[in-house]
Amino acid sequence: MYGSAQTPDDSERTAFRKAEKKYKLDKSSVITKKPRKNQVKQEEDLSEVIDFKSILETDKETGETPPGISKLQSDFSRPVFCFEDRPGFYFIPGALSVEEQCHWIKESLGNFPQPPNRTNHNAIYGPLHDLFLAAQTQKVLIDAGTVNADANSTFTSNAQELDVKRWKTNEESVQKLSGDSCKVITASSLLRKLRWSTLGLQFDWSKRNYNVSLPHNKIPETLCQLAKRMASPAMPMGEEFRPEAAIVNYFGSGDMLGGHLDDMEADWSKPIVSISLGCKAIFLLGGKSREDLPVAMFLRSGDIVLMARQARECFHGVPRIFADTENAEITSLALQFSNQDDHCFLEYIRTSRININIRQVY
Ligand SMILES: O=C(O)CCC(=O)C(=O)O
Ligand SMILES: [Fe+2]
Repeated sequence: MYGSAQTPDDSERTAFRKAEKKYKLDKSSVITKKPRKNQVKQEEDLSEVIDFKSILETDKETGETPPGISKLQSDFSRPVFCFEDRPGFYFIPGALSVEEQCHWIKESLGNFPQPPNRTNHNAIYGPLHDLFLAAQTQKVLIDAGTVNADANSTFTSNAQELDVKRWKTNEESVQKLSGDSCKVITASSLLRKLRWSTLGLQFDWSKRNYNVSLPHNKIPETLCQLAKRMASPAMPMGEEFRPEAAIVNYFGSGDMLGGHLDDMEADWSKPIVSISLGCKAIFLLGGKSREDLPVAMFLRSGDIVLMARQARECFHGVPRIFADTENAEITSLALQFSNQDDHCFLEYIRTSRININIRQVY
């Protein structure tokens, strides 16, 4: 997604790549090396990152918005902000309550990666049931060679039954392994490496389109209702948003989503409804060309972004996740999970971000 392995010099970089480079995590600042003598740590400059949380607060107090940003005049239940020069892009800060955020985090970890929904692990291990539960109960997967699950293969119910039995306890794996040349993979490492799951019509990443022949469930009704409600500020008069597919992205510290377009849906007048959960991130919204200077903004847990019409043609990406305690801004989420005794979810989300983006495909 990030082009060639060679690092082009700055003159060859597009404006989008330069912005990605500016905001991506500087890994050297995370590894606690003893600073070299006279080494001055470069202060990170986030002064140009638009902060809709503070824009919302100022709007509440004074009714004013910064130049170039306006509040949508609508009867929507919450304030919706737009960029005057980027039609079709909408930002709804704090659209979800903390209870709703917890609910969707649990769904994203416990239910959304369940077959027939596919995840990035399908291509290597085939469908995996109960990954989150297996990680909590310290299960392992014994990989006797690769399952050789081609990205498009459909698994028979028999194969799926076998798959349910694939999680083993550590002791079982020791017995099984003696004399065998198998590999043991912990469920918790697979959970950490979970990058995406797809709901509803399944998106085929290898072909970059929807493969309607793959088995799938409908988008869960409650997610469907939420997406319809949230899409309304971006919807053409009198039309209805039909959620048919969703991609759930899972980010850990240092992960990023490179600049891209989502152009495999038929009707670009319809929005993509994009929900942020967990650690704070930086979102880049560029123009129709990678050469256009992108605008950077913070995305926090509970924020919702809509991209419709012209905004569907704009490059966008997520160069940065703030997974450190100081900057993640998940205090209320952490409190809510602690009160609910949901420490396993808290443990995950403390250093992770989840994005659910919901689409009408046809
Ligand atoms: O993570 C985000 O906020 C954006 C996700 C996105 O652009 C996508 O999945 O196409
Ligand atoms: Fe996208």
